[in-house]
Amino acid sequence: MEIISLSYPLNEIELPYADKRISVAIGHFDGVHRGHQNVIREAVSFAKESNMLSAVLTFSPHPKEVLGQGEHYFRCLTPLTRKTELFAALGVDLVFVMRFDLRFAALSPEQFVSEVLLPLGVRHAAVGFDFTFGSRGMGNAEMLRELGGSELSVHIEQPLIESGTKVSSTYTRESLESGDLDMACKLLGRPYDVTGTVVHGDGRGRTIGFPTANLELHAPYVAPRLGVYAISAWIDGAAYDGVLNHGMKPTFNKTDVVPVMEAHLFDFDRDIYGKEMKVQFRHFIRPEQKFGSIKELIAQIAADSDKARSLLAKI
Ligand SMILES: Cc1cc2nc3c(=O)[nH]c(=O)nc-3n(C[C@H](O)[C@H](O)[C@H](O)COP(=O)(O)O)c2cc1C
Ligand SMILES: Nc1ncnc2c1ncn2[C@@H]1O[C@H](COP(=O)(O)OP(=O)(O)O)[C@@H](O)[C@H]1O
Repeated sequence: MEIISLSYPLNEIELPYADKRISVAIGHFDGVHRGHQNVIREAVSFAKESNMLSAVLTFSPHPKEVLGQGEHYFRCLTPLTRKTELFAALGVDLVFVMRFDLRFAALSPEQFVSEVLLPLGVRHAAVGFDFTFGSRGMGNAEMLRELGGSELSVHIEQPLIESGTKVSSTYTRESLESGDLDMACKLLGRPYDVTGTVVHGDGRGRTIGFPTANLELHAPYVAPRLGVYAISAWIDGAAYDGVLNHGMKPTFNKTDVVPVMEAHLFDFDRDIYGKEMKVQFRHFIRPEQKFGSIKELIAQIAADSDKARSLLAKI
């Protein structure tokens, strides 16, 4: 899979595949949830059937971030690097990453089709039912179909419903934030994961018998509910099980109030400061608590670890 960065107006150097016919899935695809996956799969299977190249056209940064429509969107489920891994797993040939700036945002729906999609070589587009495009979101999926005419066929993916609710990035964010990890995993079609670098904490973990790798996250991820989780973690390609606290360590009355993710890995004893670690959230165990003594905290962490081990062994 090749990743191609684009900006508007397109220049020829950016268009190595303009002489090919491309079937593209268009969207921001934060989370690459099951609804997004359906859109992308349609573009990939259409490409196969029609001897086209398959592609995803996505935008960076998030349009709402550039247009200042809500801080909510600064937090992501999947940063671009994670999205591209997921696109590759769906069999996509090319990823176009369109720089979303004010100039691009000002394009009319007509210009988006005639100055971006058609010059790129796009002959088929798959979009979600609620896709909007062009200046102030004036264009929608039906309009894309009309504007494409005979040059561009358009597939409109209907909403996917899970437990009576539409699968969406917003529903996934809300499920994570409220601690409904099982629902978030159902919507994503996989466990939620974050990646960061292991950094120094207060150096207390080891002294209480539970060293914890503190994560400095690589992106402003959606924050799962504060509390304790059973996790799987990857370091240098090797997988480990463990338990993670996402919280403020109220037992120690710390003044810095930024929640931290810290993982204690089972059957593991290595210095991993500075390493990249990916964490997959597998089960929510309990909310964070303020303990009256360190002894009580230690007993609870031991119980959390036993619980995590048994939950993880079940799968
Ligand atoms: C499984 C687990 C559960 C935890 N639960 C709590 C908790 O409920 N309340 C709390 O104040 N700290 C909790 N902690 C955080 C510990 O206080 C923290 O790991 C310890 O202070 C070491 O911090 P350090 O790595 O910065 O040295 C938990 C840690 C782990 C690994
Ligand atoms: N089982 C383990 N789980 C997590 N980290 C471990 C483990 N064994 C050793 N370590 C190392 O110990 C460090 C955590 O020790 P800790 O005393 O909690 O210090 P800090 O406060 O700097 O995180 C980790 O960053 C890692 O390098």
